[in-house]
Order: sequence, then C-alpha cells, then structure tokens
Amino acid sequence: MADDSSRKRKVRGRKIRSDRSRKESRQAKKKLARKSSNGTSSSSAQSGDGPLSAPEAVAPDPFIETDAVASLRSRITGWLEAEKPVHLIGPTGCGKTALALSAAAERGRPVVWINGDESVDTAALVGANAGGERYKETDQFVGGVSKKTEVVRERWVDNPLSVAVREGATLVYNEFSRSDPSAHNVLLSVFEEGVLERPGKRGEDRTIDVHPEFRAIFTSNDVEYAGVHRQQDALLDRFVGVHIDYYDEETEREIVKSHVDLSDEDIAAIVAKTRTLRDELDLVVGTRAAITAAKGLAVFDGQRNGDGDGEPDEFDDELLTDVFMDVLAPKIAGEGPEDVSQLRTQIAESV
Ligand SMILES: Nc1ncnc2c1ncn2[C@@H]1O[C@H](COP(=O)(O)OP(=O)(O)OP(=O)(O)O)[C@@H](O)[C@H]1O
Repeated sequence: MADDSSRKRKVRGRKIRSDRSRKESRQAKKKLARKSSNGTSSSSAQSGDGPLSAPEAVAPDPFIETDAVASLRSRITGWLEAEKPVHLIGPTGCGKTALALSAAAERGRPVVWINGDESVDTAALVGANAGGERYKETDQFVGGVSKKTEVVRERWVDNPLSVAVREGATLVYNEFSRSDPSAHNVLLSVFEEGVLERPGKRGEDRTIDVHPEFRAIFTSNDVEYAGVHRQQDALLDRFVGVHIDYYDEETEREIVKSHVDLSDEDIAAIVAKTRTLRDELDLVVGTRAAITAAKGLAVFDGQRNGDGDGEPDEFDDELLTDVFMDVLAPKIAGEGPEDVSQLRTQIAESV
C-alpha cells in the first residue's frame, strides 16, 4: 500500500485556461482574488493529483482595450509569433500583468503562471521528487513459505516550466527578476536548444523536448531595486524587451471605470488627480493607485461638498487628500513623521 505521507505533493504555479466560457473565467477570477487577498502567491504549495489543479490567473474581466492597449498587445503577440520570449518592463501598477495575461490568452493555448520571488529555485520551476512511495509485496510461492519485499519508488511532480514546455503553453513569469538568476539556468537550453533539463531525473526522463507552441512572457519592474536580482546577460539577450509606461488619460479612465462603479465625472477627477500626483511626487503612482482611490471614494461617497447649486457635487478636498494619503502611505512606510506630514502637505496642495 502506498505510504500516505508520500501523497502530499508540492506544486508551484497555476495552470490557466486556454479560453473557456466566461462563467469559468469569472469563477476562476473570484477564486484567484480570494487567494491573493490571503497573501497566497502562485508559489504556494498545494496538494492534488496533478500539477494543474490550482486556481486560474486571468486578465481582468472586462479587459479594457483602447488603441494604446491593443497596439501594445499586438506587439507582444507578434513577437510571440516570431518565437521570441517577451520581457515586459514597466513601473509598478502600470498594467504589465494584465497585458501579459491578455496577450497569453489571445494565443488560445493553455497559460501557465508563476510569480518570481526569493524562494524560486530550479526545482520550483521544473519539478522535484516528492518523496518515496512504499509498497510491500508478499509472495507465497511455496506452501508455508512467504517472501516479503519492500519496494520504494520515487514520485516526481512537474512544476510550471516542465508543464508549459511539454504542453506548448504560454508561460507568464511575473516579476521574474525577484528570483535568483541561478534558478534560470534551465531557461537557457529551453530557448537555445529547445530542450528542458530536469536535474534530479534520470535516463530518458532527464530532458523534455520543448513543444513548438511553447512561448514565454516575463515581466519585471523598471524602478524596483529591493529584492531584485540582475539576471544573466546570456538570458536577457535571448528576449525581446517591450518597455511599457502608464497609459494615456483616456485609457486610465476606462480602466478605473471598469473596476469601480462611479460617475464619469468622478472617475475623470480621480484619474486627473492620480496623474498630477504621479508627476509631482517622488513616488510611483500607478493605475492601481487610481483604482484603489476610486474604490475608497466610492465607499466614502456620502462626503461631498454639497454647495446646493444643482450640479453634481465634487468630492470634498479633505476627503480626497485623506484617501490619496491612505493609498500612497504604504510607499513611505518606515519613514519618519516628517516625511509622512510632507507627503500629506504635497497631496493637499495638489488637491
Ligand atoms: N487593460 C486593462 N483592463 C482592465 N484593467 C486593467 C487593465 N490594465 C491594467 N488593469 C488593472 O490595473 C491594475 C494594475 O495592473 P497590473 O497589476 O497588471 O499592473 P502591473 O504593472 O503588473 O503591476 P505590478 O508592477 O505591481 O505587478 C490592476 O488592478 C489591473 O486589473
């Protein structure tokens, strides 16, 4: 009988749909949102019979597709068609992940997702032995004489890269520069020779031939320094890099509107404020900050500057300052009270 403990498998990453029904997509999104809000990353362990049982990561639904978005996405899918791995580089919260997931889904192939972090090593990418499986065999070959044999068999569990290269999936490797570069040595032979080496495997199983439809999109942050590793030039040299910046104002409005139920005027005011703060502050103020501010303002909606002129009331200045302060404060966490009050003054002045 198999030893029960050997059934516990450690699997990283998530398998993502190729393109099923919208209902499945919404359910997967909800599941993913629940997971993320628990702080669980794709690198978390899970159990199950295969490596593909994790919740799916999907592009935002609806995915806003203005000219700016569509043009970037077709550049990405174009390079994928040209069989080049694409490296998306841009500031925090500008939409890299959403774009990568949307471009990946557009290919109509399965999508496999992994988040880079310090704990990602080669095994986390390609797979590992997940403990032994023990069997006891009893042979009663001569009457009254029995032979007992204990068989131990190794159990291997594939991780995202092995799954992706075998299935011809699109690998979305988010924030890959947060992982140790040595974990990525296996990628060199994937892109150069079309072969994935699986250290820890023996014989024929040691390598997987890369499926002709396998493609990869990597994202990294251009302004992040903490916890980021410089990756090997040999690897970066095999990518094409697409630099992305914050979208134009109209696109940002559409994006915020797709996430928060507020009037067009309110959305326009929040996006304008976000863009002013982006220019004026020495902090990264992404589209995500605009969405978060809008979500807060939708809740604190009661506090408007009611001037009774019959026009729709605007948000109260103090409320705007408070909300943007709360949204941006985590970026100066650990700084002294002077920096906190300076940030508040700067936000208030720009309001
Ligand atoms: N085209 C889009 N349609 C709808 N929502 C979008 C779109 N692009 C970005 N967003 C939303 O904007 C926010 C930021 O996007 P995203 O997480 O992709 O940014 P990022 O650059 O990957 O951020 P980080 O650097 O922090 O990983 C998310 O809430 C995302 O859902």
